[in-house]
Amino acid sequence: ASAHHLWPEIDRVTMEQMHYARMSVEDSGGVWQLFAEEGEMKMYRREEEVGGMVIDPLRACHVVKGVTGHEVCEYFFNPQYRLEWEATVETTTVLEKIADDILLFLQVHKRIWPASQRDAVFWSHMRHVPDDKDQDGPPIWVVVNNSVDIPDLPANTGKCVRLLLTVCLMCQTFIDPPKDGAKVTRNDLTCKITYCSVVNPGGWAPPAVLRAVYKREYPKFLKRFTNYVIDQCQDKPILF
Ligand SMILES: O=S(=O)(CCO)c1ccc(-c2ccc(C3CCCC3)c([C@@H]3C[C@@H]3c3ccccn3)c2)cc1
Repeated sequence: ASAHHLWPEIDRVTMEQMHYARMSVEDSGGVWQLFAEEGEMKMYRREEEVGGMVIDPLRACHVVKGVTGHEVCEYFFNPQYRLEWEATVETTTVLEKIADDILLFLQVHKRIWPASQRDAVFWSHMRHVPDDKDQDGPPIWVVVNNSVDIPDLPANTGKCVRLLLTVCLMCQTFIDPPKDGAKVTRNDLTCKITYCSVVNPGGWAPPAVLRAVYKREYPKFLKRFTNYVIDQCQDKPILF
């Protein structure tokens, strides 16, 4: 992957997003506005506009029992599962396999009334790093999706408005050691998920309309995705 012309950007943005996601776990006060809460899932946003366009940064924190961060990131990254959990995506295409853990996607989202249909071109990178808070514990797994401009697919030529996104799904895994050296089972697993996203919708849409769409779609999205992973993993061996 290091030979690919996008590698320097992919490496830099991935580390920046991981740092941002980890920092945001701490700063739960201040600027973030809690806008949705369902059980363990808490969703925050900041209201920001650029050129009259809503680009509210979003941060979601969720705690899921019975899966590892590696499993959550695998089901998020791997295109073969995408359409099974992504309800707002019409088509997803891998344009280029940059490496085993770096894919270039073209994704067409379903039209969400009253906004016009969107598409997105982005690289997706899955990576794990040691958890510096627990060196000999499970690593932190992350998937970063970041829009990229590719000449072969110019924006806004077809029916879709090209949206810009930077997304980071970061997962920390905690294992409650079972008594007297028994085997670790899924009951001993807890995964702490931090999902950060900044989406520029590309074309103008009424701020109140966009915020209503996000308020409705993001909680559904994260709940559907995490329930899908729990369901897929429950009768499979643990992937640490
Ligand atoms: O985490 S990902 O990388 C997963 C890869 O599939 C990702 C998540 C969400 C989006 C997204 C970006 C913009 C919009 C809007 C903007 C104006 C009209 C469509 C939507 C519509 C709102 C609905 C939506 C929101 C949240 C989750 C899913 N659907 C979704 C893109 C990628």
